[in-house]
Amino acid sequence: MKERRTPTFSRWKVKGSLIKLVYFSTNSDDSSSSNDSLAASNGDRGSPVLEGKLHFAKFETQKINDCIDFIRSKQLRLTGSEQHGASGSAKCVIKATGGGAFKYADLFKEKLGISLDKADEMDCLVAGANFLLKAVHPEAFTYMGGQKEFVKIDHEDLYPYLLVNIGSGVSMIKVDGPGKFERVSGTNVGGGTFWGLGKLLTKCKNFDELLELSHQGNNRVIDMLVGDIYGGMDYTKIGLVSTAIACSFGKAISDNKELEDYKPEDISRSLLRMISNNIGQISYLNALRFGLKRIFFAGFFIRGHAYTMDTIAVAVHFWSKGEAKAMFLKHEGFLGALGSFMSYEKHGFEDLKVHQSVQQSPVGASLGGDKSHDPPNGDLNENQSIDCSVYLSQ
Ligand SMILES: Nc1ncnc2c1ncn2[C@@H]1O[C@H](COP(=O)(O)OP(=O)(O)OP(=O)(O)O)[C@@H](O)[C@H]1O
Ligand SMILES: CC(C)(CO)[C@@H](O)C(=O)NCCC(=O)O
Repeated sequence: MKERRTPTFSRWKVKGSLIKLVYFSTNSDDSSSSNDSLAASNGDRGSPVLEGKLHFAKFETQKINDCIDFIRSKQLRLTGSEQHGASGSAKCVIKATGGGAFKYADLFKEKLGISLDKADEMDCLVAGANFLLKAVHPEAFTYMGGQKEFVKIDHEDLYPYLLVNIGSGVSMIKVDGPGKFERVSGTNVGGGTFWGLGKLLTKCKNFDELLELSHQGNNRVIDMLVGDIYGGMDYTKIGLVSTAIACSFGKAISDNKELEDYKPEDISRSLLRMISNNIGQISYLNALRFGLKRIFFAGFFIRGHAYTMDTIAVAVHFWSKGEAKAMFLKHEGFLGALGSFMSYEKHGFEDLKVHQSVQQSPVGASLGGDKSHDPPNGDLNENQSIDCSVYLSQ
């Protein structure tokens, strides 16, 4: 089966982080066809429509050459809309957002002859989240006590919500409608902090190793618990059980140990707990500030990792006394890239309609998607494709 590709885009990030790529391919098995427009038929609205799949891939930014090879091998570029004459100037363009869209513009031009057309990062995050929440099911889920429960989103009752994107840093965005949002807060203690501090403290060479370590660790070895302070007792009057963390990394003060005396897995677990808990708490406070009941957490820090999601969900539940709900997204790390894709409208892309089944792509479809390192509980979402139709402007 030959895949032919039409509007594609990507999102580039700074060194040490990730490049996310979302692209559309038509899946006609008529291998004699060499023209994308052959895959187009007329939809209900009279617009030309391309049937195909959205694909997701990610690459570590330091392996940017793998990404370039991938784009070259798949011949990804803006094509379908050119066929429809919507934008004569859009010859070799990829939509891009985030810092990398600025940083790597010259490299893409030089290596691939492709221009990066920049889209605003916050616009893209919100457009991506709205798209996923409205069009893809199952997408959003709650995570409590090791149980993942998918949530059916009522389109009429989606807004307002708080979107918390946990990338290197964290952005908190109050979303009131399509294109209607405000970035109400953020924190510089985010996924990059976990990875950066973790790298220094454990000597881990890659993020997945650090995440994997946290599975086996015990945070109580380093964290000071309420019970450590109160002789094994709960502090009931202020609602703190003895096992609650009173002070992350607090035991290191009096343990009389060197860094080498702690197990890397315990350090990783304490660090993950500290950062996830902090993000959960700040998110809740912002939800409270604006009376928002739903908080959607996204970004590649999460990586579908059970312990991360559990910590965030418990923090939100604890601080809101069960009033607010933490929800997670299957395509957590691709919001910006998806939003970037939505911004193709200027190039003749009118709408994207998702068919309700989410399929597993053949292995190898996401070359460079570092599948082998995915944590045991993580969603391998870069290997999933979404069946959809792209409507093109007439
Ligand atoms: N394979 C990986 N390599 C590096 N970081 C990873 C990896 N997988 C997950 N992460 C985590 O994801 C974070 C980056 O997340 P994401 O790609 O969503 O952010 P971003 O949008 O690029 O962030 P920002 O815009 O703040 O730079 C890293 O800081 C790290 O915590
Ligand atoms: C700077 C961005 C938006 C880049 O993605 C992100 O890393 C972030 O939201 N950082 C947190 C910055 C702050 O609000 O303190």
